[in-house]
Amino acid sequence: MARISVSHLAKMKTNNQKITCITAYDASFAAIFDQAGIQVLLIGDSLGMVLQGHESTLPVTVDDIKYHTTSVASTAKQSLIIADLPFMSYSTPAQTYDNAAILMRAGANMVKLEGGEWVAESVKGLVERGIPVCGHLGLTPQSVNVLGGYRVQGREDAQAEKLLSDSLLLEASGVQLLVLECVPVQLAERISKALTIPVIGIGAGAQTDGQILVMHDAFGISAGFCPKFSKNFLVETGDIRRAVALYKEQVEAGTFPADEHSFY
Ligand SMILES: Nc1nc(=O)c2c([nH]1)NC[C@@H]1CN(c3ccc(C(=O)N[C@@H](CCC(=O)O)C(=O)O)cc3)CN21
Ligand SMILES: CC(C)C(=O)C(=O)O
Ligand SMILES: [Mg+2]
Repeated sequence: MARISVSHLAKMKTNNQKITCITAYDASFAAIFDQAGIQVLLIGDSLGMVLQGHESTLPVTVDDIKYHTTSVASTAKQSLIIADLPFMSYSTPAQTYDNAAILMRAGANMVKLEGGEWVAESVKGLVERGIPVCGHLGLTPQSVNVLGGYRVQGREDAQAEKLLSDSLLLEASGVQLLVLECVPVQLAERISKALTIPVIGIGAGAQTDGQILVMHDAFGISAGFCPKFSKNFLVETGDIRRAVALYKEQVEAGTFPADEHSFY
């Protein structure tokens, strides 16, 4: 079977089929997620927290993401592979192209970067050069020191309008997928409806076009914190493969995330 393409994901949105995504960092879990039919695997810079034990994602390097992308790509044959560009690896367009090229050569099919207006030029340049891009708005963890903590974003009207206009600008700049993190359900629904491209939520309610979770949260094994929006799918299943299948089933049915995992 051929690898899932961005156009397949766009078609899923048109057909009202929910997209299931999860982070992956190694060959063994990537094989399980791939076999389970998870559409998108993200080598997230969350690895700085869940693998390396840092307090934030800021210490993660391009080399770290490259290493884990190689591992995931070795077994993921069907899922679309997205690699996070880490903190300060896309400060200028030229730096962005160089680092995105490293991750694409390691086996990524798409790169993800955080931010709105300020990344628009780099997004356009990447797409022109043949590199598909996923945007990331709302709670952008690489900006935790500016945001003042891991907090819900877009609760005030002005902030909500800025998130909507940044989303539209990213789409116009060529982004083919957008992650929305920690925003109120109603705003996430509004943005998902305003965009043609699929919107993938995390802590953004059930009305987005798909969901993503950090794999450690889906199995309840994250050291330190467990965000309110996450769910331990091992509790009801007791088995990794069945937990992954249940996550996908509940995303497709629209039963995950429930109200208790969402912000209003
Ligand atoms: N294990 C893990 N899961 C994640 O989802 C995740 C990471 N790590 N590391 C990178 C970022 C950081 N993320 C985070 C971290 C903390 C919260 C958090 O504590 N959120 C509060 C919301 C507080 C509010 O109401 O404003 C929560 O209760 O969930 C959310 C996202 C998301 N990402
Ligand atoms: C939580 C997801 C969206 C992410 O960016 C990561 O895992 O780094
Ligand atoms: Mg990330």
